[in-house]
Amino acid sequence: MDDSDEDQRLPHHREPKEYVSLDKLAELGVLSWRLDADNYENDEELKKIREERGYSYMDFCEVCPEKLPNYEEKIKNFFEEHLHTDEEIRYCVAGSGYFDVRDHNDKWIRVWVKKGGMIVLPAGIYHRFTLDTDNYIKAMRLFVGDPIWTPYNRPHDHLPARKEYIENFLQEEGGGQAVDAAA
Ligand SMILES: CSCCC(=O)/C(O)=C/O
Ligand SMILES: [Fe+2]
Repeated sequence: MDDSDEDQRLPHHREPKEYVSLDKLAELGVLSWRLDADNYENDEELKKIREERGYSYMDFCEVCPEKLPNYEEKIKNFFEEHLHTDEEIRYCVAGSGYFDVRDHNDKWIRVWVKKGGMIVLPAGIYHRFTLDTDNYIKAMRLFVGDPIWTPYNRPHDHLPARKEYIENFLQEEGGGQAVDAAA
């Protein structure tokens, strides 16, 4: 993403544009699938993901003024940088939106999730969400067991989920420490 403070709903590409591969996202623990959103009720691929990853809970969240209670406040809160103590799993069945995640250098990567896109943000990753200029998303929310939606706004580095995230995804091999060889 660029560093501009312009409308959060704009794409915010860098100039020239830079793209991040799905492999790079996976290195940050961010997983994604492309699914058939017109068939989510009978989709065997979705069923398999849910079974393998234990996503027993499911509901829908529609983000638009007519459907989301306290819309303005929620939009503001979604865009505050935060983490969760569990995975955030969203499957876009209609509309679109941006999930921004921090990379290894603490820079934002903007992930545009459109109809059919499913994304998993790992526990402990700093992130935020905004609608794009189409102003609408309908997302399936999945969870392992009873859902906990609590956002912990940055900084919450002392939480075990954050420490585990750093250990699993941000630390280089060998703890990232330089080794001085002495003769
Ligand atoms: C598209 S679902 C709304 C965003 C959300 O639930 C969340 O937790 C963002 O971080
Ligand atoms: Fe979140």
